[in-house]
Amino acid sequence: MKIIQTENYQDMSNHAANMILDRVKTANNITLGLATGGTPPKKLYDLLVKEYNDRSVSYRHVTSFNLDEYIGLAKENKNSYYYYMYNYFFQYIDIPKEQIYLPDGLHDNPSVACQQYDQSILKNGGIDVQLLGLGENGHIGFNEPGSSFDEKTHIVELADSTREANARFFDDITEVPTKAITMGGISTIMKSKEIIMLVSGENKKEAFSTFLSTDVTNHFPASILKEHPNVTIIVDQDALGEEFNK
Ligand SMILES: O=P(O)(O)OC[C@H]1O[C@](O)(CO)[C@@H](O)[C@@H]1O
Repeated sequence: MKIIQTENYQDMSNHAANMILDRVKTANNITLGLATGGTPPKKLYDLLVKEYNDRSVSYRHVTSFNLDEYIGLAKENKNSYYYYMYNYFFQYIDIPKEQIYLPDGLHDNPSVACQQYDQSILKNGGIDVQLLGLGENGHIGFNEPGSSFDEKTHIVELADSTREANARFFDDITEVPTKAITMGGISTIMKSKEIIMLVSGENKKEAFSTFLSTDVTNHFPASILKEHPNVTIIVDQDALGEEFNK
């Protein structure tokens, strides 16, 4: 596991963008696992779009799978991850529409949507580079504490703490969905060839310190990353606190 310390959110985003651009530019075909939330984007996606606008990268050979989606939010709802991804990223680049996958949170039968999502990931040969953010309670994707490490894409009941943390994006906490679909559980995420996890902000200090100190346990889902052979964690000074080394 490699840990890269950065000064701030901007530096962290630059670093992550450069890693992703390097992989995209050198591959003939590449499958990215993408994340939403406050940490990875929006700066990171801005940088990936900027590079496209500067004509130094094309995304025509990229296939993308998003980590998660709320159940019950319309695509045009600004809090759906579908809206988020199109609004910040997909609409500005040349990735073909048929190569974009997000879990279908509006499917009549969400369990079927989960199975179909796993089949699509399998058919694509898995994920090459998976981007992650670290949740305050240690979640990755929406794999909440207590989730089995063996689960595939599945429906989750969101933890109260996650709904509270994400309420900042909604007008009122009552509007935050109680359920979501999350990729992989952990098993799909762990099969990615490479994982990049971003950790930013003071509100992640405790989670990051727990991440460093804990043994692998499903009570802190991100801890499973310690068993992956190719993980880079990019953390900013606010999340690192006093342990930051200049
Ligand atoms: O960056 P945030 O908003 O704190 O969220 C951390 C992670 O939790 C999630 O929001 C859960 O979906 C991810 O999208 C994100 O990477």
